[in-house]
Amino acid sequence: MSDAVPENNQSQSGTPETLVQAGKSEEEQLAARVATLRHQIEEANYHYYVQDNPTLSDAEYDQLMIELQHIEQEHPELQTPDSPTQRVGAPVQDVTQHRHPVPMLSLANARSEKELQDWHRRAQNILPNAQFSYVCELKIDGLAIALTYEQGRLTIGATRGDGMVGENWTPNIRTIRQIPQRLRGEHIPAKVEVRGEIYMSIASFEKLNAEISDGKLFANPRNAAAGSLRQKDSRITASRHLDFFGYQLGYIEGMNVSSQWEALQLIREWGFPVNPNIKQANSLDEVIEYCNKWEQERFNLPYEIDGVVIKINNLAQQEELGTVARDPRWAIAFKYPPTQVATKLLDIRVNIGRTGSVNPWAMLEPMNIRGVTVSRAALHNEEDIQRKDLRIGDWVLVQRAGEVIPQVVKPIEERRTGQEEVYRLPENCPRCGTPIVRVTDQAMAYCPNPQCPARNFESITHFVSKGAMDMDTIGEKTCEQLIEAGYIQNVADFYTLTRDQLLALEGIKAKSADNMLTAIEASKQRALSRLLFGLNIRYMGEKTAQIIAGAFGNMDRLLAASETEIVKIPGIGPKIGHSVYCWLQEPANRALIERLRGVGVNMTEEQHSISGPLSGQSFLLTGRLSQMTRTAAEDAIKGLGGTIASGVSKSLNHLIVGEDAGSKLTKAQKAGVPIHDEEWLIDLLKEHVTAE
Ligand SMILES: NC(=O)c1ccc[n+]([C@@H]2O[C@H](COP(=O)([O-])OP(=O)(O)OC[C@H]3O[C@@H](n4cnc5c(N)ncnc54)[C@H](O)[C@@H]3O)[C@@H](O)[C@H]2O)c1
Ligand SMILES: [Zn+2]
Repeated sequence: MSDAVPENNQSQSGTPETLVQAGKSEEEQLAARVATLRHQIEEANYHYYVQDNPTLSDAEYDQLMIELQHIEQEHPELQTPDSPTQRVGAPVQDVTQHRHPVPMLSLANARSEKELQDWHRRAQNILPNAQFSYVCELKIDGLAIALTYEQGRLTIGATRGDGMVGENWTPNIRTIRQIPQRLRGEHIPAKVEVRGEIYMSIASFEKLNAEISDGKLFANPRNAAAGSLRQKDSRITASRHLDFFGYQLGYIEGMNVSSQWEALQLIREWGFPVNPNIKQANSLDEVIEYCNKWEQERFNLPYEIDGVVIKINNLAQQEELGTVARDPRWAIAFKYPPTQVATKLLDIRVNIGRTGSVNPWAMLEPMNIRGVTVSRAALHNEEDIQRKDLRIGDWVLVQRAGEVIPQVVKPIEERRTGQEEVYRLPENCPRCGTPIVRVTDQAMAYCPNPQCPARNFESITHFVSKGAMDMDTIGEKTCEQLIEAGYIQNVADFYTLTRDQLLALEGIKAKSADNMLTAIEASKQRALSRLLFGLNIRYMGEKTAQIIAGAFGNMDRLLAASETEIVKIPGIGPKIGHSVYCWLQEPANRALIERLRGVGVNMTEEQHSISGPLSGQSFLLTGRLSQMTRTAAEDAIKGLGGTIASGVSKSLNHLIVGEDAGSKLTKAQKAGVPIHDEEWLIDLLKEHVTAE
């Protein structure tokens, strides 16, 4: 080892373990590291591209690739033509091969603005006098395919394979409805290869995974799409709801195309879906703006994207720029931080919910997903754990996409050591010891003890919460103290609390005691729907409560209703209807209602047809608002005469979009409903409230 090499140089090219091996020269150690990396990457490629069942998270895979590329760059003598850095994917297995007349390349990645600028600078250095314009496209997370059309007819559909040779899956590809068998329009070339992405929507992916019973779940929509295409029986492919976006011409004969933008228009004319969010950009700043915009908005899309692809628009310039190794110089993928990360499942614990439901959750080795440290994830129920075959000690893939609460996607079975433990839900409530009851047809388990302290605490804090009775000055801590002191055993006890009792609690001064009493008093005026939601009836969500309260108008009519009458209400299914009916028949619950009535709690749903400045206008809110709760916003709208719609339709007047908005946004965009942000709503409310 040469003395001239500074010590800290070592950490760049290898892990400490590989370098402490005594008796090996630095070159030998580096060569060994390269061999290890290549082996690990080949293995990962095989599982990812051939088995459609990744054993590494994309972040881990990318890390290995970056390290290998880095070493090869610094040490050209270690480069080999068969290194995974020089090709894409994995070699073709059984099916018929298709040699691509024009290789299907990979894309270099940029993960920051600076890397985008570097890419642009490199291109500019090669073509110093060129003026670039760009096409920005979403990087759909599916699999690339090449479709050959001769005289307008589809003759071959092939996957990318290793970039040079792909798999011929024509019969299966023909089952995808969005791929035309014959090109449409007036300009049909003699021969053309259209490239694009086969993908699976998030909804189809979730549905597919939910239907899988033998445990082998797909890790993500991309793997599900690849697995669904590569089926021996094309009827299976046909049943999987694959979608397609066309995005490129591999080659074209007998026609001149001069830009990527023109190519996209042609692809659309020929009858392929082209992603509607493509954009032409005339400067790198516009490109960066597009990347930033979609970093957040991607979670509103009905399919997954993992970045943006930026292509230099002019095809003559593309040709001049050429390629380096497996990447074209004229395109780059701007990649977003991964939403899936691998980590260890340390334990599974359970919470008891407000209706007694036993809710398992995953305790994870903390890791970072999209800038947030994650150490817990929700697990729906025992059946879900069994279906995914999650075992304590497993390496698992964890995902945080649009939703706030991370999810455990699946275990990485290949990393099992045999020490993992199969999980069983506890037989007894971990808090009160009561035997847990399972409701067979719902996969749910409950602690049936109405006195269960865990359940009681959850139900009491829920009763006072914003969406329910909204006693805004009473927090969880106060609830805990009140229960501890024995002042609150059930929710009706709030209404007989005295000032002296509150003052007896630690840390509660006269002023806050008065504020609490005012909040309790004010809560008596809440609408019936809020009360019903607050009462912790199984399956009674906020919307359900509004529907039921709206249908019956007051508590007496609801109490007198038969189960059939409840189930008959539009929007109320038999499961909810049954649960509500049974709850209302319980003598203890009837007594609770009578106590609440006795202290003056409102038992009617006030009519929503208040006339006001917003009369005749319908609103719908989606996503998280930052300055007020959704309920408060809805109340304010209703107070001004507006109505809250139950879903998106063409007749909806306004959709208000908060953070992490979901499918409603996409639906509204499709239906052409005006979309506004929270600021707009606040301005609207202010305008009318102050005008009165
Ligand atoms: N987890 C694993 O074990 C594992 C293994 C192998 C690869 N990977 C992942 O796959 C990535 C590399 O995959 P890759 O080589 O398929 O992709 P890439 O990053 O090289 O990008 C090229 C691909 O982007 C897709 N694409 C989507 N929209 C496009 C558009 N508008 N224009 C052009 N291309 C578009 C196409 O499928 C194309 O083949 C790695 O970075 C890694 O994250 C993971
Ligand atoms: Zn219990």
